[in-house]
Amino acid sequence: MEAVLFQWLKLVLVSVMVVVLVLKLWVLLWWRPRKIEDHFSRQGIKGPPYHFFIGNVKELVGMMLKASATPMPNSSHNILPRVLSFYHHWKKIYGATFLVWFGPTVRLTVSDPDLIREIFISKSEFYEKTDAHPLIKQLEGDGLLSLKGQKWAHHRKIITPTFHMENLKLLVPVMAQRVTEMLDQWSAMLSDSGDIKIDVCEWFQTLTEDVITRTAFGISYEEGKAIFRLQAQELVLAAETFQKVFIPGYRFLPTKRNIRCWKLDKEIKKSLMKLIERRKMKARNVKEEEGAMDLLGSLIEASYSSPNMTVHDMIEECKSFFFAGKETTSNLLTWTTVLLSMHPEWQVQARDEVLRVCGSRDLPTKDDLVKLKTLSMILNESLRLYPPVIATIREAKSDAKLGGYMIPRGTELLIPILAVHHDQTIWGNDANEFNPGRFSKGVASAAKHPVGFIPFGLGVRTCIGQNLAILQAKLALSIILQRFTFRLAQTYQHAPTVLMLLYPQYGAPIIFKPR
Ligand code: HEM
Repeated sequence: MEAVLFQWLKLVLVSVMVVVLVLKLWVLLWWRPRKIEDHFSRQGIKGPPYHFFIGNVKELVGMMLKASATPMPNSSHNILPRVLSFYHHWKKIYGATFLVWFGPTVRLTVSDPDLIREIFISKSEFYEKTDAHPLIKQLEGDGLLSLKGQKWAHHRKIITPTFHMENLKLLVPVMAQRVTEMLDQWSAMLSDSGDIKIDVCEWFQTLTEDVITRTAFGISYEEGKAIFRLQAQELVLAAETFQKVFIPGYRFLPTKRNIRCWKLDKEIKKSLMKLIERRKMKARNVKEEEGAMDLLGSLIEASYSSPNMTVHDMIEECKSFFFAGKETTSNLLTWTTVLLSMHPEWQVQARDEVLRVCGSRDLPTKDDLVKLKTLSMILNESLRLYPPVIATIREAKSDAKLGGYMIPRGTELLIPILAVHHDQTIWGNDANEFNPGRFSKGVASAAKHPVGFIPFGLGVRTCIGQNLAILQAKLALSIILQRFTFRLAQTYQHAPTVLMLLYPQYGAPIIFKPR
């Protein structure tokens, strides 16, 4: 009798649990989305209808695949329909501020510069960064990119001086040396016709990797390089997994790839730990006065006075900077080289300026770089048309008022940087044309709205590495312009696409000819 009762109770308990689970799923996957749709609809904000569980993913993927199936004409910079096809399509139907469902997660697209200013500046206390996808988190580390609150503020304060222009300028000679080494290699590979075809994506990646390693590790550069090599391998493995369908918990299964990832992660942490210990010993014995201050040095220094800067924190920051600093700058270099190949008249202007300021062979100095105004204009126009980071996301920490809209706590806001940069109401009728001249009177007066140009983000969480990126890009391009003329290879296909960052789908083959 007791056994029967026990069985019966068990059955009831299981049934209750199943009912609760089903109810929870129903709320999460059906009732809540409907409620959110209603809430925004009452305020005049619409969007493509939510579909159970998958949201708008099917349409999103379909549009993306269709858009990326064929390359664009080389002369066109109207890349929004190809790169952010869903935004381009639904904006025409629902207006610039609309709802889109990534599964059961809703995002409100916000491209009105007045609203963007509220999110990042005037009412930034209501919004914070979202938690990254677990795979991205593993790659980017738990550093400045993803930290929040007091810990973020503490780290940002410690790291900021490393990225001040005065400190970075000390790196110019060593950066210039790396660029010349790269160009010497190109010169040694010239074909019989006296030129060479280079896929600049790969070469620029190696170059920027070198610079970010020096900025992060300074005097421990060689040891740091070995660690970043391991991280690069980890990046490749994680990126492969990222391209597959996301199965929650899959990264914890002992698959061959996961085991390799774990091993790499362990090795990276162990090597960094050793490096930090050795560096601490060295710092006690040697006064490092000459040379630029590096990231690791600043973190170690801070750890002496603050128990809140642990070895774990230092490891995570190093990971974060390698992730944030490498491909962003190499993408900027790639797109600018492509643009100068497509627009030879600007290549000539930029070269004339470099030759006037630095001569035809002397390496540009830090003071020369400041004088290269045309090159600055070209880089800005490149960042406008082809921003390496095409969008960013924020989440409402509490119920908030944005413009006239009521935003419930937890709503994610998608800010499509690329769309803002191509908006004709902000940039005029020639928004999709390459015209560096629009920046001739500076960034502030180039657009009709001060928030129209945001390649490095906005507000307190603006990119900490922007000085380094611009310095490096200017230096590399000026030395390339001194030594080579260049044009697109016939095999180049204009196909900007996005996988985390904006990159050329089929690479960027360019023909370089020594001058
Ligand atoms: C052309 C090159 C680059 C572009 C376009 C770029 C773009 C951005 C953008 C848009 C953000 C803000 C993201 C957001 O608000 O959600 C950001 C943040 C950040 N970037 Fe960059 N970045 C570049 C280069 C670099 C470099 C070279 C480094 C490091 C050496 C770096 C390190 C960071 C870090 C650590 C953050 C987070 C800052 C914080 O939240 O306090 N970036 N970047």
